Amino acid sequence: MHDNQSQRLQLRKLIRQRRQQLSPAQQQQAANDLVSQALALPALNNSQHIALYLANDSELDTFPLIQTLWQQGKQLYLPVLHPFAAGYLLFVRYDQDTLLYPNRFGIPEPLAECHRLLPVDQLDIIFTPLVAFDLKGNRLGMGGGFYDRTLSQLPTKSRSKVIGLAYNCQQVDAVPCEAWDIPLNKVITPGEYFDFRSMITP
Ligand SMILES: Nc1nc2c(c(=O)[nH]1)N(C=O)[C@@H](CNc1ccc(C(=O)N[C@@H](CCC(=O)O)C(=O)O)cc1)CN2
Ligand SMILES: Nc1ncnc2c1ncn2[C@@H]1O[C@H](COP(=O)(O)OP(=O)(O)OP(=O)(O)O)[C@@H](O)[C@H]1O
Repeated sequence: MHDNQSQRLQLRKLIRQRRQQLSPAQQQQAANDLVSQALALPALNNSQHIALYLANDSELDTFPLIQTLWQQGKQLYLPVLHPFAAGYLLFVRYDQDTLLYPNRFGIPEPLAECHRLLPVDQLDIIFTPLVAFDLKGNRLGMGGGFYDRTLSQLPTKSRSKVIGLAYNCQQVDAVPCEAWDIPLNKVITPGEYFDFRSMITP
């Protein structure tokens, strides 16, 4: 296998294990701390349509954040595996009473009903899951390329609305990146806010 690919596989395995070792108490604390970090985001006030995800595979739990944003009257959206365009995601409205069905990875998702879809360019913030990130904003995901493909449809100037969510232990020195990777401008962790554009030194 190509060297970069095997490095990505190894890193994915390592960081997923690292995440799985967090205790239930640590996970809960992190999920609550994430709410304060997200509420401090300058962009949040002016954002009405926000995409999130439901945690899977020991990802940082977004549910406390989801509940807080619902209380604030925000309209939330979840990723749904595209029924026709393989490898792409659709973003579907998620309300408190929306019924969810497990997709082929076992992740609960709403039905992809046309009137509940919002095109990616109309979302104000897209919070993405990730496995590992580095300080250049490189992102390693679960390996399906779903977010990379879907976000490649966004014009570069809209990339700043994409924000990765992760535990601090998911930060690595360097993600071995590929040509198709869409770098993140921002990542929030339970304790930190990273804006990679402002961290680039000339
Ligand atoms: N919470 C969450 N939702 C998400 C994503 C995600 O990373 N996290 N995705 C981000 O793209 C999409 C789903 N992508 C996924 C890709 C691989 C696996 C996964 O568990 N792979 C298994 C192999 C399973 C199989 O092939 O049947 C594995 O790696 O062990 C899960 C989700 C859409 N929804
Ligand atoms: N924009 C794209 N167009 C076509 N193929 C793509 C694109 N982005 C990624 N892919 C393909 O998807 C596969 C998985 O990509 P990658 O390993 O980067 O996924 P990932 O970032 O870990 O996963 P995800 O984005 O779903 O969280 C690769 O084989 C790659 O060729």
